[in-house]
Order: sequence, then structure tokens, then C-alpha cells
Amino acid sequence: MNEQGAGQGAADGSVGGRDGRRGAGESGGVGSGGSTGHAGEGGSKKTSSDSGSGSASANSSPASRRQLLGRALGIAAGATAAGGTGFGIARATESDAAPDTAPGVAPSRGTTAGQGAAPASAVVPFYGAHQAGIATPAQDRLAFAAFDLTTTSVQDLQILLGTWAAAASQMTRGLPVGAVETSPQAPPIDTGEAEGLGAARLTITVGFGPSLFDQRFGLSGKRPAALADLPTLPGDGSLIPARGGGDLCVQACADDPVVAFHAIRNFARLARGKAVIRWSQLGFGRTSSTSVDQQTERNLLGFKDGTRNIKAESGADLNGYVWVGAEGEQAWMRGGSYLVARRIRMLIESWDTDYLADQENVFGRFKTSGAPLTGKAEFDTPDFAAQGADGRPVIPVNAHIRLAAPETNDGQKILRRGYSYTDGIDATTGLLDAGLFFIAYQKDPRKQFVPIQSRLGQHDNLNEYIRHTGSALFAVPPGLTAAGDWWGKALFG
Ligand SMILES: C=CC1=C(C)c2cc3[nH]c(cc4nc(cc5[nH]c(cc1n2)c(C)c5CCC(=O)O)C(CCC(=O)O)=C4C)c(C)c3C=C
Ligand SMILES: [Fe+2]
Repeated sequence: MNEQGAGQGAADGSVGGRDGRRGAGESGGVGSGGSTGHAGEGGSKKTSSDSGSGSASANSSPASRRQLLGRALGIAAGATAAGGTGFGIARATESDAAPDTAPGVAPSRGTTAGQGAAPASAVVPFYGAHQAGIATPAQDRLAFAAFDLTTTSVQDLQILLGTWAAAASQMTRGLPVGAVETSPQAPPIDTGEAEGLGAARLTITVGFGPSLFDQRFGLSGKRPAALADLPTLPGDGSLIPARGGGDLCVQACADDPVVAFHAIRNFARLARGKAVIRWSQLGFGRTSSTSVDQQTERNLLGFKDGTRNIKAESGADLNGYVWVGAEGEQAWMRGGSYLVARRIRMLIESWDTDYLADQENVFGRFKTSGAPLTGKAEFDTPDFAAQGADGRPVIPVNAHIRLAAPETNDGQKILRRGYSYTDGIDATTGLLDAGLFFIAYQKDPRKQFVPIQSRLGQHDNLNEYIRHTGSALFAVPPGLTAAGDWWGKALFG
């Protein structure tokens, strides 16, 4: 489906196509191009004037589309009538949306809604003090998207966040966002590809980018100091603007790639007319263990990654380095965290020509065991003071772990939650475009990611083999308390 088709289908809101069905654009699709690309590669970034407004601003049948989705999600007239207070969203989701025990829409003719319900063991609770997907033991797969808002209406934004919350409550329980099989004349509410796959430990984590706090929504006074734009850092020379930024982000993690993709796709569909995907990234093979129960996985350079990560079981580390506490001047962020995403391409072909001892000196760890060069077993504590017979440090001065470790960074730590990625071949060089989609959570990027990356960008032995190509920062608010709560409710309150 091309961009024009998508725009037309959405803009004219027509129901009667040649075959009597709604136009293709209305039947959904991922963001601006339906791919995992970004605005600079194919899909052009839409503005409010060319967004193909498939909902509120279109003039014929969008109301029926909104009603359709709203009915499914329990967000309809109440939310629209809220007049921008957000209260209507809360009430609508609370009163009309399905309780946690039922799908969000009464099954219509032939619907399979509900049949895909997940075994309890595969469900990660959606509601809680903190958003799931941060301290949750890392799942196998990632689908991540940053969105740009195409609306400038606060009410539209609130409706979007409320709609997403209701949809997330469904999907994280392994349920469709609405009927998969509707009447022949209406598009299915849920796109259907995750039917029967269960929840697969799906978590959906939403964040707000610095740009959300510009003049459009009257939020500039609510911008946390810690959400300061990331400064230009050493090693930022290869960043591609279209692979960074965004007003909103959605991190969907699951043990099944279809389940993770389905979440992003349906969020993009529900955002139609209000927001478009700016860039997105699929990830596989979690590169960071975030629980003591998880075996440490390897990154694409073949090294165990996540050995000295913050673990879900360490409440002291989570409170000390990850969750925003009373020190944050914006009360709406307490219990939240800040997400830094970096798309880091690995120069794999070059790395593969490097000899083993050099690879190990790059990281300061042994490749097979993952032990520090000063130890024998993976979890041995690195001894950064140890010297070899030649009087030189055993862990080289420019080794990755020395430069990144809390011992070198005023005791600061971050929670890493990245995934390997591959986007095929670089068309100009024929080399693999693969690497690490680095995600880190922290209390304050100004004290954590920025100084650590500043040091790494200047001195890290690894720099010969990597290029940072994308960068983004998001404020991730605390968890939703119960049905009816929505991301940003306290922000707009
Ligand atoms: C700014 C933060 C970091 C970036 C960017 C980063 C990129 C990056 N890392 C690896 C591979 C490994 N990293 C390891 C440890 C490690 N890395 C960071 C931070 C960043 N890494 C920290 C804080 C740490 C822990 C340091 C410590 O306390 O010892 C390791 C060793 C195993 C482990 O402890 O996880 C590996 C391997 C790659 C490949 C990469 C960019 C592509
Ligand atoms: Fe690292």
C-alpha cells in the first residue's frame, strides 16, 4: 500500500469501495509506511495538514470509525465530551471498558476475541507502581516505535493516550483490542495476527519525548529538568536525525515477535489522524539480562552482555538509579524513569577480522566465559587496579567495562535493556547493517547516561567497531494504577 492510498482511504473515510468494503487505508497498517523504516527512508514525516486525518478532523464517516474503536475500547462519547480534561477518558475506560477478566468488546458475529487468552504464567501485570518493561525480566523480542503527533489538540492527545491504555490492558493479557471478525462492511477492530498466540509476557511501555513539552500542548511548565535534550556527545558524528527523537515512544517487549509487532501496529492504527510513526526498530536476542534468574545472553560481537547490569531483584539499585523519587521536581514523574535509546551499528565484518586477545582487550572480559580479565568466572568482580608482570593494567585503560563501570563514573549505574538488531544490508557498501539497539533506564540521564557515554565516546576501545546512528530520550511516567488510568493523567491533571 502506498502513502497516497493510505492517505486517501483515511481522508475520505469512504465505506463503499469498489467491492463494498472500506478503503485500504482505513483497514490499518503500521504508521506512515507500514514498515520498520523511518521518516528519512521512504515515508516522509507527516504534518497536521497532510496527515490524512482518518479520525476527528475528517468530515464524513470518521465518527463511525471512532465509535467503532471507541466501543471496542470503552472510549467513545465520554472521552470526546471530556473537553480536554481527560476526566472523560478515565471515566470511560473505567466504566465502559472491559474489566481485567474479559475482552474489551462483546464478541460480534464469528469473532474469535478471547480465544487467544494467555496462560496466567505468560501475563506480566500491566497495572502497578512502575510501568512494566523496565524491571521486568527482559523478554526475547522487541518492537519499538517513536511517534510524532500530527494533532495539536490536547483533547486528541488525551484521547490517544487513553485509547492506548485500554488497548494495552487488553493486549498484555493476550486479548485482541477488539473484534477480529466484524460485520463484512466494517474493518476488524484488531488486526488479528496475534490471535491465539497468548500474551507471551508482552509489556508495553510508553514515554514522552522532550518535544512533547514545546508550545503545542501547553506542557512547557511540566517538563522535567532531567528531560533536557541530550547534548552532542563524542562519537555522535554518525547520528541520523530521522532515526531519533519523537514526541512519544512505545516499547513493546514479548517472547514472541508477532505479539510485540502486533502491539506497535495496533497502537499506530489507533493513532491514525493523531500521530504517525517517526522511526521504529525491531530487536531480537535480548542483550541484557535483567534478572538473576536469566542466563546472560551474548551480543552480536559474541560477548556476554548484562553481567554487571542492574537486576530486577535489586530493589536498592532500582530505587537508587532507576526510579525517579522525591528528588524529581515534577511530581507526575515520581515512580517513572528516563529511557535513552541508541541505535548502535556494529562494524561486524571488521570485528570478525580481529584476533581473540584484542577482542577481549576491547571489553576487558574473556569471550567464552564472560569473566573479567582479572578473574575466572563470569560474576567475579573486575579488579581495575590489578597489573600484569609488565606493570600495565590487566584490564586495559580503554577497555569498555573499565570506562563504563560505576567505579569510573562516580558510582553511577544504569539499567540496560537492549536488543540485537539487523536491518539487512547497507545498500551502499553491501555490509551488514546490524548491531545493538541500546536501551537504558535511569533516574537522571544528565548524571548517568550522558557522563558515561561521554567517557565511552572519547576513549572506548570499542569505538573502532561501532557507530551510533540513532538517539532518543523519553520520560517514562509511572505505572497505571487500574483500569481507567492512562499515561499522562497526572501530567495533564
Ligand atoms: C552509555 C552506556 C553504554 C553504551 C552506549 C554501551 C554500548 C555497548 N556495550 C556493549 C557491550 C558490553 N557492555 C558491557 C558492560 C557495560 N556497558 C555499559 C554501558 C554502555 N554500553 C555499562 C554501564 C556496563 C557495565 C560495566 C560494569 O559495571 O562492569 C559488557 C560487559 C558485560 C556486562 O557487564 O554487561 C559488554 C559485553 C556493546 C557491544 C555496546 C555497543 C554496541
Ligand atoms: Fe556496554
